[in-house]
Amino acid sequence: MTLQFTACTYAYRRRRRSPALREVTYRLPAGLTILLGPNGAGKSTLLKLAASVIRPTAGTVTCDELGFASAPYRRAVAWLPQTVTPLPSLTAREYVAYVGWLKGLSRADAWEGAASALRRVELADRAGEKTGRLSGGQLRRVGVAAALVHGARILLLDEPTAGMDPRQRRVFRDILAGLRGDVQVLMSTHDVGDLAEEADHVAVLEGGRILHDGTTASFLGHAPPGTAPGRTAEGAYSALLANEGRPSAVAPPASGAP
Ligand SMILES: Nc1ncnc2c1ncn2[C@@H]1O[C@H](COP(=O)(O)OP(=O)(O)OP(=O)(O)O)[C@@H](O)[C@H]1O
Repeated sequence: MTLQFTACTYAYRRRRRSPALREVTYRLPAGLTILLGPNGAGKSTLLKLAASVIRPTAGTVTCDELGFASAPYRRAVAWLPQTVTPLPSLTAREYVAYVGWLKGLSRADAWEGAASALRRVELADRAGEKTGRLSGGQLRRVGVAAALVHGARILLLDEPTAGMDPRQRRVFRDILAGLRGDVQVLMSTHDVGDLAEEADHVAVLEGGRILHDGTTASFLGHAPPGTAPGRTAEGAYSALLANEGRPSAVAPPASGAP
């Protein structure tokens, strides 16, 4: 599917003069794309727009021919917000099935879909656990299962690995790897070091604008010479932010210059 932002601006109500996103034109590529940027860069805003939770102040967000925020659009695009709120009295399977039902699945399909989605996030053994008793990391995986239950083609994940321990991160990355080919994933994170290397593409937002949009290799190519092995992603990210606004940093080499 083609998720496309065109000259998209979004300003929160009390901050009309300082838009959170500024004329962003961006097309989500296939595979896993990591969305990086400092605090307040506009990552969550971009994800919420893609999920059609909010509408652009100017410009458009489109997903193929589906009407923005229509039921088919919301089925195609699933969003995992930064905080997954448990429904403490529901088990993980009931929670996921409930979300599937809200998205239009029949009760039977939602129930079956929930079991299969929980298997995909390696939580089949916790399906009967009340969501109020799950850890933060497990709850996020339940959130991913809920996002997958209705067959979404695009998954929007807002800092899903924040606060996870290294083992949970590993499990989560394996889950994402397992989704390859099935769904397009756009995932925001502050975890530059270990995630950028597994992504197909990297987009960097700063001040509501796209600073970088390209393959992971092209992103890593921004790392300064001499960057320590294992620190390439961090080096590339820092260099991009430090060079922002300097034309020489992004302009192609001059050709034919005297
Ligand atoms: N509900 C809101 N009302 C007013 N301003 C908001 C609201 N939500 C976000 N903002 C502002 O919009 C800008 C972008 O915020 P956003 O949450 O999209 O950034 P972010 O890149 O996701 O940040 P973080 O990494 O801290 O989660 C920030 O300046 C923020 O203060």
